[in-house]
Amino acid sequence: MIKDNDTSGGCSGGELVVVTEEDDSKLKLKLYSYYRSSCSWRVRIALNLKGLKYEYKAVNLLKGDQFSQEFTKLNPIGYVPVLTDDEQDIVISDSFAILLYLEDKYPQHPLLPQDLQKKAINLQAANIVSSSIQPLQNLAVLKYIEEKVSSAEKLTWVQYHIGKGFAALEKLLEGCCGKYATGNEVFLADLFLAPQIDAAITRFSLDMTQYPLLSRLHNAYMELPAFQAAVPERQPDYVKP
Ligand SMILES: N[C@@H](CCC(=O)N[C@@H](CS)C(=O)NCC(=O)O)C(=O)O
Repeated sequence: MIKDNDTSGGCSGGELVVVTEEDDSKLKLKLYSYYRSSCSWRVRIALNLKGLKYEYKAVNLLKGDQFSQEFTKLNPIGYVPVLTDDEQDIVISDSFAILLYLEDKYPQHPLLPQDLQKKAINLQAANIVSSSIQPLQNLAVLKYIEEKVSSAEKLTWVQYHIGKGFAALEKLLEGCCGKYATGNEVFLADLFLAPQIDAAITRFSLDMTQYPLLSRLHNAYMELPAFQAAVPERQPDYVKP
């Protein structure tokens, strides 16, 4: 079942904010998350960048917590992440909707640039990850392929679809990439890319030599405290594979 966990810290301006147990009871934002979920990971980065403290509610996808009555009341499709904001009595599921909500409510550290071309590229890159890569490697899809076809086919499938998306991202970002995806500041595209690139490397053994730009971004993200604090290993529900 969904477990209350120690609160993870938020981080702003590179400094980690440690949330004490006393603070927990007052936290207005709750994130239903699974440590390895790339969709939850995007939101964790945003919360950290914006310096927002939140309560971490662990949903164990491998145990099927996402199908429990308690959870499907929050998100009928049974996916993490879900964010609840007690201040407004609001429940939001879907990482994109959550990120846009956070952006509207907490303008500090904007996730979208003013420049219209860069803004469009951020949205396009985020959508390549969230619509054209992640749904094809979702737990339910991979389980289905493994059961109906084979484990070997599962890996071929996932590597093909991640590779196709990564090839497009390399081309899309070629002209505008700086230290990060669209220049020298972190924006929305980076929040989608960091977990996706990490999953490609650590979970799906993708040969990253074909994607030099994305490989460079991956190293850059790993130096940022807001990104470091969002990695699976730093979450309260992390389990060593
Ligand atoms: N479009 C949704 C997708 C959510 C999603 O696919 N979540 C995955 C984890 S990253 C999940 O909960 N999978 C559970 C399952 O497949 O049963 C979002 O961006 O939040």
